[in-house]
Amino acid sequence: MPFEPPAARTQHRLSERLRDGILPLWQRQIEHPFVIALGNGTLPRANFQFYILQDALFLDELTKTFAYATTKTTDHEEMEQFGKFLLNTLLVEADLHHRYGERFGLSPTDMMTTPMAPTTYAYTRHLLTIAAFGTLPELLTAILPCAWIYAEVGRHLIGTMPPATDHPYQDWLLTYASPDFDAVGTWIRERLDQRAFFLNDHEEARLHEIFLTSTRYEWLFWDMAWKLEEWP
Ligand SMILES: Cc1ncc(CO)c(N)n1
Repeated sequence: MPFEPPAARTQHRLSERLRDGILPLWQRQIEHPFVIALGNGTLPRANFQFYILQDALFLDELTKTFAYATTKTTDHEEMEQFGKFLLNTLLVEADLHHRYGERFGLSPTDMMTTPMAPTTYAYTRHLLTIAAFGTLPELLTAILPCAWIYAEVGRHLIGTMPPATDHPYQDWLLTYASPDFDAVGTWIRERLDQRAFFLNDHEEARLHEIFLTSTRYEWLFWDMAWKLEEWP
């Protein structure tokens, strides 16, 4: 980055202010019955299957937000990182989904033709709207909960109960508990925190609103798969 924020502001990082502002909702992610059941392996297969199908659709749209991100910066290191995130989302996570798809007898066509459930649709519209029309700090804020919450959930679940080798969702747990995945959230937080110094109060208030909305959708995503959400 060509600029350095003054030391005084770095003591109160924006990313921490964003999360501290909504701590109870943050905490409720790891307490959601879907997450608990995913961690201890009791999650019914139907719910996991529903989740995996919806998540494959979600990740396709998340991939596109990284493409938009490259258009909002001239910093080569950032452009390179967004390109890597784009490819990783497409390849690493898609691989996880395809392995689960195979295990559950879901073909790539099944995975492609499943319609988005209401929450997947709403969450991805939220992300894409900000990706298309927002600033880079707004985009980083919108995608931060998805990287940060999954790393925390993965770490929490592996930490409280290391999965046995026959745990049905072991691959999922190991993917999100990995240091590689954690690094995604860390990088996004650092970039956002560096830019925070240049934001006025109004702009920062907007980021709090975006962060809250994305965090709410993260909770709703678990809830959608727990309840097998349907359109009316
Ligand atoms: C809904 C959702 N949020 C975050 C992640 C992590 O990439 C994911 N795979 N799915």
